[in-house]
Amino acid sequence: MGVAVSGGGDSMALLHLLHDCFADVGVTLCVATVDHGLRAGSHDEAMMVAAEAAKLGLSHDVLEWRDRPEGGNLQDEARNARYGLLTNWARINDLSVIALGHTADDQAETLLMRLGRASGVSGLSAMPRMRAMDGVSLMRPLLDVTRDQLRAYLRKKQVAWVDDPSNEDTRFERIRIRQAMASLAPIGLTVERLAAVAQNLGAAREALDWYTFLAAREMLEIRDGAIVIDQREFRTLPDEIAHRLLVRAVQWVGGAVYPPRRDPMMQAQRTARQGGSFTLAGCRILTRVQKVWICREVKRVADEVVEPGATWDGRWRIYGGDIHGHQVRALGSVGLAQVPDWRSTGLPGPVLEATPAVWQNHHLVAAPSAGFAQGWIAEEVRNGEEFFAALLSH
Ligand SMILES: Nc1ncnc2c1ncn2[C@@H]1O[C@H](COP(=O)(O)OP(=O)(O)OP(=O)(O)O)[C@@H](O)[C@H]1O
Repeated sequence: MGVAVSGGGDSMALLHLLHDCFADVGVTLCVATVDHGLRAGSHDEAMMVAAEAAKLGLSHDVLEWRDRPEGGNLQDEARNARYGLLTNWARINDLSVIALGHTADDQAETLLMRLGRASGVSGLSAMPRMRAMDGVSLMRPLLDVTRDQLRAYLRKKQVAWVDDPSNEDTRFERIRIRQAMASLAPIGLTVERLAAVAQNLGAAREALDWYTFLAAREMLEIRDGAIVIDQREFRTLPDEIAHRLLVRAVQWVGGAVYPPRRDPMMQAQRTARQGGSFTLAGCRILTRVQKVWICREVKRVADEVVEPGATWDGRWRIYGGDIHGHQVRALGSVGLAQVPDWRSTGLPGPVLEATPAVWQNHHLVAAPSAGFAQGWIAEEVRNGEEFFAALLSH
């Protein structure tokens, strides 16, 4: 099992607790510290963890962040890089699990920060105890334990740790929240209770995910890169389930990592219910004969050109004919106008316009989704089942 140890109190306690639990039962712990190189003392902290691991007879690796970006949100970048380095390290070392030292305090602080952003159930929910990332399981065994309890444990064991100086820096929202929590505890808003609320909301989120999944199974199908929903059934859904279903559909079709903002999503939901057309996050939402279609926005794929056989727009592969002198591009309105029979496919024009076609310069050679295959096959790279499975994971 991998253990991610920064040298702070939480992860130093994690290291010792896991060692206490596993030393005699044949589980080997491998320790890693990410050196982000952002502070003068970061290398020494990594060495301190290395020394502690050595005392326990455990291997230790320092993972250095080398490709630091110039601008952007450094904290976010550092976090993404950290997870990338850690999961990569785990894969190389054949570790299927990495333990992380997130605590009840982290849960409580996140809950308060999200309250300040008027988040919904998902945002207010606790972090999962286990989640998969890039083929590795991230495990957080300390989510019910407070930072104070962990520090008391370390003091008792006479283990030193490093206090990150940024923990005093009130430019960070998390630090301001942490400080405010001292005045919330006397009125009953303790770390434990706030963490319990996050846990309760996590259970509510799971229930909502489950009903979103059932609704999707009932009323949604995937056709030629687009998602089709039965509009009458969609109208019967509670707002929250309808919202979740549409968010996931838009993310699936448009490929966005983060969900679109709430306001455009509300507009998308109104369009899906009442009819019309709306564009967001690389997708177009349109309604036709009691169906809601969520398809790729043709403008977003207009410049995408690949050779036959290569992946087009991250989701399609066209093959079967002579690749020489042929290109794969979106069918577009120009291509669609050259396919007389496209209506017999039952797919709306804007859906077909965003599907791939084979071209020889300006001459349309084939458009398999539009019923003009000419021996070419257009295959979706992603399996539709992944869409349904993703509804149950967050
Ligand atoms: N530099 C690091 N090297 C190794 N592990 C780290 C490092 N920083 C954090 N971790 C791991 O991540 C856990 C959480 O740390 P922290 O709360 O500082 O991260 P965070 O940026 O808030 O992450 P998240 O966004 O996942 O909450 C630590 O207890 C530790 O297990």
